[in-house]
Amino acid sequence: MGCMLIDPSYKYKSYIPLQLESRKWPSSTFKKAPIWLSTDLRDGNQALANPMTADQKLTFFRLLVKCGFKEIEIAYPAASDTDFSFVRYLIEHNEIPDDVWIQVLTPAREDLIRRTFEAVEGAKHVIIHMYNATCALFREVVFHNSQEQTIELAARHTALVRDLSNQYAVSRDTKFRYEYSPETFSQTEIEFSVAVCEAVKDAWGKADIGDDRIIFNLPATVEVAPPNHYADQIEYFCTHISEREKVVVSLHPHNDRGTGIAAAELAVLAGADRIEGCLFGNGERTGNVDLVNLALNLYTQGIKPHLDFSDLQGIIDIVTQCNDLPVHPRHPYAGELVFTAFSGSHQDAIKKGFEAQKQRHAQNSANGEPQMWSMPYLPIDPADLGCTYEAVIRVNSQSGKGGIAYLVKEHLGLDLPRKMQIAFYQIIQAIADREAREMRVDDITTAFRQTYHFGAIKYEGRLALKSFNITTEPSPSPLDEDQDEIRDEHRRFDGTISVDGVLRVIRGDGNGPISALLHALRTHLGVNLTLREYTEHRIGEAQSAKAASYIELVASDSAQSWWGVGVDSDITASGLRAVLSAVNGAIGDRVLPELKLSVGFGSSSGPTDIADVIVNSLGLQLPRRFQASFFEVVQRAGLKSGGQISYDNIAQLFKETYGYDVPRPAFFELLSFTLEKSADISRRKIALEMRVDSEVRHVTGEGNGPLSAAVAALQSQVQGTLTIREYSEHSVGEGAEVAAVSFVELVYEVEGRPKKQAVWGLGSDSDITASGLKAVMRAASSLDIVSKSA
Ligand SMILES: CC(=O)SCCNC(=O)CCNC(=O)[C@H](O)C(C)(C)COP(=O)(O)OP(=O)(O)OC[C@H]1O[C@@H](n2cnc3c(N)ncnc32)[C@H](O)[C@@H]1OP(=O)(O)O
Ligand SMILES: CC(C)C(=O)C(=O)O
Repeated sequence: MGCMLIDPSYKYKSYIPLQLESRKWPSSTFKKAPIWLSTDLRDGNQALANPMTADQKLTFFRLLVKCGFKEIEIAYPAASDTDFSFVRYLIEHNEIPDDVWIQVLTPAREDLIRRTFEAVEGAKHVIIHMYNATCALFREVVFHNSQEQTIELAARHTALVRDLSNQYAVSRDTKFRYEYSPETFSQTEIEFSVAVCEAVKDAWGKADIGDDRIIFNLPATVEVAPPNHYADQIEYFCTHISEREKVVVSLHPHNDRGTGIAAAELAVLAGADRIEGCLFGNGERTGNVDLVNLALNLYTQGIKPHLDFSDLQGIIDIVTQCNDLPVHPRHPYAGELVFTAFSGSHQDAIKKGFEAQKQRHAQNSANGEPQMWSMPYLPIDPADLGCTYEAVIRVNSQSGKGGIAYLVKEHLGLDLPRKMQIAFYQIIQAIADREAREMRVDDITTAFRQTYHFGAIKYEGRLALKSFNITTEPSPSPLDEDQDEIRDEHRRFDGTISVDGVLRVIRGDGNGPISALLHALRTHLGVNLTLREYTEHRIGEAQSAKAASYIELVASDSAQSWWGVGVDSDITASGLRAVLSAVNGAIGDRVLPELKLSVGFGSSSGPTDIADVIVNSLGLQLPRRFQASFFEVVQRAGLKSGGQISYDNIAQLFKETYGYDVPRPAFFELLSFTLEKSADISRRKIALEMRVDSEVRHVTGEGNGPLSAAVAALQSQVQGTLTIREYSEHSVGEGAEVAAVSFVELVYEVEGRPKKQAVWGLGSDSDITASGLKAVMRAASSLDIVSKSA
């Protein structure tokens, strides 16, 4: 275990502040981007436990070129064969674009300088970068040199660099520039730093303006003082070095105190022209200054950085692979969490910010103005860096309604009303708390769909709208006879809804479609809810636009309320769906009363309601007169149950009455039939094998078609007259299961009876003729027949 000192002044010295009178940098502002030099392949690389392979260095170099770096320190060629060969490879394989300067580092040692020149032979644009440490500690401990000897070392080796560069420039047509680093600059006495550099400039002897400027790179080799001190040192250097116009003042900040970015920025304000650093701040110890961070800081101030980080994730992928170091999730601009807000108030502000910005941008665009970015908590548009907004808002137990509503809007297109946001937030909050984890977008959208039974069929609730018709009816009882002309109209809802998977027909009346549906649900299912709030908005544009409706229903006997949502291309349908969405929430698992129709005297239900029940339960479309006939049957049955009859009982009654789908013996039963040609080609002959009151008989008949021929055949068995009054048919089922269903109304007249009898029969068979014949037999069996003996 370590032991921190009670009084660290016994161990650590404070930095000696520079007495800089009337410093200018505090009131300077950024005007343009500095010259950037990436030293990822040198300072970054030398700091890695496993330096990059040649392949990795090549990949990295290409990435730097693609990002727009025009000055790249590619190696310390004298250090190793790997570095030397890499430089050779780039040159010999024409990897270096003409507008890019490669930079190579060498210490002030003759053998290593010579080796460095050998490495860059044949390159077009080279910056030779030589360094030696200048501070007292290094002079004394590492080099055992006085100030004069330090100056002499730097000047002598600079002269060597000058001679070699003159030589190589001529022989290999290379353009050389020279960079000198008084290593440990920020720990060196400032007057001495200037003195060394003056000596180096003299020894170089070729400093001029433009591309011929000498580069003085002033490193905070180890960051030992606050950034304002570094800025003071740079301002001092800039104002005291001679022939400033022939000098590029370059920065090389490290990050030991965690203020590398601040130091670089203040030093630029203090007059520096150039910055050396690494992507994402790789480098010795705590790293070199982070060039991505610096460039994007300028970008967010509206200053062109001349570096392109549009595909930031792609850049991160390459850099992390090459360096084998991760980018911290909270790293400025680049961390995977930096465009993410978990906390409620941040999410709320961002959601509001996006909405406000959308409107502002529309206004700007109409006025031909630039669309400025101004967003709470987001200093940069993530889209500029190739990030989507998806990750901007992430939800956990710290999140609020705004963030959740934002995600619902982004992913489902639904702009929830404020009160519904609160209601849904409580649901998500409960899940996040219970499961103690982040709620991903999928979790939220799924919870939304499940809660409001929204979207795909698998989320359908216990009640679901299948079809409906809204009609306008005059209001039944005007309040005031004199105001007849302003009498309100009301709406009638007639619809089919699925109730626990079974289709039901319900009807209700109200001032509008929604209250009519609520009335229907009250009447038929005992669901007693009233409307408290309703809002709607459009989703999408033009042809494909849909309406989204939000409804809050409140219980009649408590303060509890439920929200629902519905989306449909038809605005009425979207409102009705929203009602059922809320009703599903309200009924939960509660057992619903059996659906009943009122069929007694003066009841609201009629033949068409009964017919709807038969369509929905059995798939049979009864002809109108059949509907009326069956309605009488239903009414008779309803008398026994106080005028109420359940949907299930109606279907059962139908089956039993018409022998449909239930085995029931009939007086006449078809066993087989053959159709034959008649002598008269316009007519048909039929031979029937049939059971008449359990006796098999063979009879024939002739008619205009098979059915009339069958009636003629039957006629031979009965006294009186049988005629077909109405016939219709349709198919039921699908594919191999398809069958024909026939409906026949037979009329029977027999002497001695005052009234004709009319009955309906129903037959079904895979063969359409057989289905018609069976319908005839069924109808005939229901008649009070006077039969002839066999
Ligand atoms: C702050 C920085 O990042 S500076 C760059 C640092 N990067 C590197 O060092 C990586 C590459 N370096 C290397 O591979 C090796 O150090 C080499 C190949 C350059 C030299 O290796 P060696 O000859 O074995 O020497 P070594 O590494 O021990 O260097 C120390 C010697 O160089 C001297 N030295 C150190 N820096 C410099 C310099 N800038 N100029 C001249 N001499 C220097 C030291 O005084 C010492 O000399 P001494 O042997 O007479 O005492
Ligand atoms: C060689 C110099 C510039 C260096 O890398 C440093 O001081 O960090």
